[in-house]
Amino acid sequence: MPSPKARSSAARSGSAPCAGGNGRYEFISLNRTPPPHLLQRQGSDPTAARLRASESPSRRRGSGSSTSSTGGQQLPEEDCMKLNPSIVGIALSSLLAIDLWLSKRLGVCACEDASWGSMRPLMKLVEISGHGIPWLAGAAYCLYKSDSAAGQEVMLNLLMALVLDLVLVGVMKAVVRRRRPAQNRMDMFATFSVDGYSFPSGHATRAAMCARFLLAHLVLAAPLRVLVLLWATFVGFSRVLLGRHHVTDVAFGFLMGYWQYNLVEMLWLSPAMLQSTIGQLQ
Ligand SMILES: CC(C)=CCC/C(C)=C/CC/C(C)=C/COP(=O)(O)O
Repeated sequence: MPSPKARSSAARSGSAPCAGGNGRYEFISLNRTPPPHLLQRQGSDPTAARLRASESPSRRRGSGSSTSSTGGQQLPEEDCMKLNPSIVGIALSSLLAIDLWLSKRLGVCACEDASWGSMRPLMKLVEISGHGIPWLAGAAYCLYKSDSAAGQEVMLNLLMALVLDLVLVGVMKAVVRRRRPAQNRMDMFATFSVDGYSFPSGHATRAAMCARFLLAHLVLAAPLRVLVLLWATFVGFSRVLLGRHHVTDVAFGFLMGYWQYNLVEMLWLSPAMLQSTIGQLQ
């Protein structure tokens, strides 16, 4: 690290520090073209490459060469871009920083020694209530036990919805590959390999989708409807309190689950459709 003295003299002389060979910092002038070995390194630097890619096409077209002129002075193109990070980039980094900070603060049941550690067993019960296995087993059992065509149709579609949710969340987790919070203890019951990843929360998608499904297809008294909504909300919150997820994983999970229910309605399997499909297969 440059000493404060070195940093202030660099600021006075208009030079900027950058990591040189052997882990030492070298100083390059912002007003002059840097030596060729530094230009070469910037070209292969992934951060500089990302900044280059995020620059607007019109600016890229306009620059034309590796240097741009400001008031007659030649500025290295890479330095110009480092001074102009995109607003979207800053907004996203700020959101992620707030998300990490808030998720860490809210993970109060992440282990027994945490501030609300005594609530962890209760949170784990809430976790099981939103797990895929009890929901799949419950829907399959109700389908088997149901003696009305309407009941069978609803349960069959609930099963289809649960499988669809597992697939969509699995694909999303495998694509995004966000790590779970550092405080998470991977002691969850029955997981797939993609459940090592954090985004989005599978419990939140399932809770939102199943809550919409139950409210739309079961005739429930008002207090029970409220209970369903409270359960779904609590399942989502418990993911952050247990330290399993970031706040944005759960927020996105709720949105995704809400949207998944629309998909289930679009793909709804009716007895007539099933009979014609079976008829075509025979
Ligand atoms: C019948 C069968 C193969 C069921 C698999 C059900 C299963 C293992 C679901 C995974 C549920 C789970 C642990 C999701 C992770 O939830 P997050 O909220 O931590 O993303």
